[in-house]
Amino acid sequence: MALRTVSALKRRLGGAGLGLLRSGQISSAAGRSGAGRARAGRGRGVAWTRPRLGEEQLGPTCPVGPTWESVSRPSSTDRKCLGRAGNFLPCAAQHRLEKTPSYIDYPATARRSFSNHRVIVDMDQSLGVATIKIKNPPVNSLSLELLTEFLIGWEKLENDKSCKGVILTSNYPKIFSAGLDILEMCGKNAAHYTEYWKAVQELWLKLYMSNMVVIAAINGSSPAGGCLLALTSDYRVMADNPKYTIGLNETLLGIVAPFWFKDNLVNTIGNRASEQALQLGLLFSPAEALKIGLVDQLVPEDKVQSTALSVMSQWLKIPDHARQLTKTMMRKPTADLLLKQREADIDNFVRFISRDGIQKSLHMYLKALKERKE
Ligand SMILES: CC/C=C\CCC/C=C/C(=O)SCCNC(=O)CCNC(=O)[C@H](O)C(C)(C)COP(=O)(O)OP(=O)(O)OC[C@H]1O[C@@H](n2cnc3c(N)ncnc32)[C@H](O)[C@@H]1OP(=O)(O)O
Repeated sequence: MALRTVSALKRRLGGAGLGLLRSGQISSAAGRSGAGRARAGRGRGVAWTRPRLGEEQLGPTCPVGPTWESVSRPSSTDRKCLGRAGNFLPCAAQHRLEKTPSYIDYPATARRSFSNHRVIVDMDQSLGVATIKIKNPPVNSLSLELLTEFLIGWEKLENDKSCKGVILTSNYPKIFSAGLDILEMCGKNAAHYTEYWKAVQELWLKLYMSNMVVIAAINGSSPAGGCLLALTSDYRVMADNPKYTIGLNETLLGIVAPFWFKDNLVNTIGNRASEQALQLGLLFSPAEALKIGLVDQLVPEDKVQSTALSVMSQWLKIPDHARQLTKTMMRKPTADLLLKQREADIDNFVRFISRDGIQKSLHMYLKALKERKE
């Protein structure tokens, strides 16, 4: 089945995926504070996922603003919040960044989370920041199921105007992501490869061109597609553990990183370093990755998430519209190259991956991975 959009991806998940979205699988605390209200409030004109114009800066935790239940039209007090939010930060985040006076208490229920099988999303309403944790055991390979669930979660965040930034991380310290799932590219038919590649393209385009601030909290190894995932972000914080590696190592599998993987890498570390890294399939230690600019900061393992959060708060201080336009200016030419030849890129992938020689290489690589353990 050909997949064109995220809605098509959702349809692919059928009952399960849409059920997840409808019921949200909201944690009980979050349900109390967020989505539960949204559902209950819909009849009264209270929107959760798509606040109406003028309401979007008001979150349920705004210490001087209204709650979601009370908002139908902004009051004059509310308007003060809207006025202050000239930089498009959610009101509560704005207050916090302006050194909140100590007498203001934030409710403990300022978070809401949802999860499906392979992705956990934890949204801190007071900051306007979501954390996405990938949990696809054993190695967070980017299977079709994971990509589909990730895209659905991502779309939810994109539609939530209060979400200004996303931190990408792994639920399993030691492995950020093992990259594309080799089993999705082995022994399947052309229709499957087509479907898979569309999902990979879609994920890259969505993340690379997101208006939200995206920060990768790389808490483990990140080869190939895992590295690409990290490369879509605006800033990369990596755990300073010499056992971890990161890089586009496709040639080691006997395959070739597509041009848009290459472009994303070149935009990050430059042409010469990319040429070597891609041809040799280099996997860099954190220290090497920092040196060539593949990652932006190394921190001890237990500081990866908190550092990502503090970097996020710095990025969110920049007026959002200016930052977004700048990001688009920097990235659109690269994304457009894929958008212009999406179908050709799919055909190329399907033809390439279906070749006997390539299938053999992938099988041998998988076998070597297994034998390494024995
Ligand atoms: C024209 C364009 C054409 C093609 C473009 C395609 C672009 C491709 C991009 C990719 O991302 S390809 C994938 C590249 N990934 C890798 O090379 C990573 C391989 N994995 C590892 O190096 C390690 O597994 C690890 C991630 C460092 C983790 O090591 P650890 O020792 O913790 O785990 P172990 O190796 O024992 O693996 C456990 C289990 O998982 C299987 N596995 C690992 N990686 C993948 C994967 N990417 N896809 C599917 N399965 C994977 C591994 O075989 C083990 O399985 P087993 O338990 O059944 O033995």
